[in-house]
Amino acid sequence: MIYFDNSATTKVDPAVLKTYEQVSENYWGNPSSLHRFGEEADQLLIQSRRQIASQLGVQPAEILFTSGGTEGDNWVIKGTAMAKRQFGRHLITTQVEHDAVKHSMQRLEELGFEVTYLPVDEEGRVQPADLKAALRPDTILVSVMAVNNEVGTIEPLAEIAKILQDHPKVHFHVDAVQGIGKGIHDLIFNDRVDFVTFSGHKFHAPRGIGFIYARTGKKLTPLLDGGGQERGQRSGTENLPAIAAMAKAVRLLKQNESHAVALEQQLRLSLREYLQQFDKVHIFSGTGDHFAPHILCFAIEGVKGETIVHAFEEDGIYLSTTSACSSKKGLTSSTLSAMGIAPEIARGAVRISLSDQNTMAEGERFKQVFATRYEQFKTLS
Ligand SMILES: Cc1ncc(COP(=O)(O)O)c(C=O)c1O
Repeated sequence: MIYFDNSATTKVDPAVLKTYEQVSENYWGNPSSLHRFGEEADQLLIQSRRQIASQLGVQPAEILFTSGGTEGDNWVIKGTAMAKRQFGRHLITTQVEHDAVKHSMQRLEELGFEVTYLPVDEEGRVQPADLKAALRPDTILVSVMAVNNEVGTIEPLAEIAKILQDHPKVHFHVDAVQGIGKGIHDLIFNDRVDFVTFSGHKFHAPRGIGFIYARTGKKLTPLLDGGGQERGQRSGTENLPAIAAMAKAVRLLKQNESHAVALEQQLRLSLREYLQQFDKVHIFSGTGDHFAPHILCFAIEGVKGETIVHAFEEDGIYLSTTSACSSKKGLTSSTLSAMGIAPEIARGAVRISLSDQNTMAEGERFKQVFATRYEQFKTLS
């Protein structure tokens, strides 16, 4: 089996799973309880938060646990709208965000907020000048992703941060769900960023757990009210086994980051170079340093993405049609259409997404299978 769908989800690391099991077995107390079991669980919660903060070079109080990327994005966007609505009702994002951002914005539009969706160039990059032009006195939030989940474009966060230095009251949010562990730490944790979303299951932690970074002093209205966990910011009994497991996954990710980035980049470029020689293949992910190491999006003209995915599955190779969320709905990629790719080409798009668990040998096997399958696809197209 060759698993090339790591942007949809990753396999839980065995050591991370072990932490999950051990914590479930030995620290099942509620961190809010006053007795010894509660105290032990609370200590582990504190330790996990500290560990994640120290790996990322931020303060423990700036880490708030969530159920994953979708909750993090919803919280920052809707929580900003609620916290800052008396100052303004205008938000800015891009045309290529994940639905967790896009649909949160649309929900706010239904409530009377105004949203500007910035266009992108043919590589999927926002133009900082467009952001500058879109800023208004009533803008309260700018939300731009770190790495696009469909084609792997790295957005120009440093330039955006620079522009936002002159707008200190505007919340700056980065969805870094696809960016953690991909060699762009300083770009994500730039001087100006206020909120960052992360999701555990994208880096070998269990699903259903994630966190946001929230800069000290920057306020969001909570979305989940109740028992006052996470210092009153996000109520609900903490998912301690998953939190401790995620802390371990962050440590492993950071320890292994340079090796993983080098491997993923080498494999991605080797696959890209191979695919380039086929007439009917269109490649959407570029080679420069503004493309993440792990995502390669391409189409075969005249063949539907789902046909390609199922054909490779027969050979034990798992790919995806752009984003996992839109694939079952049969939607064409909004990122590709924002990049100006014709719908008849975009319909054939598939995504290879890598992790440090892939190997160059798997890449060679993919190439062999591709050569055979391409001949069959040509007859279809
Ligand atoms: C860029 C991006 N943001 C947000 C999400 C949602 O994360 P989750 O699956 O943890 O809810 C994803 C998931 O694919 C993503 O790729």
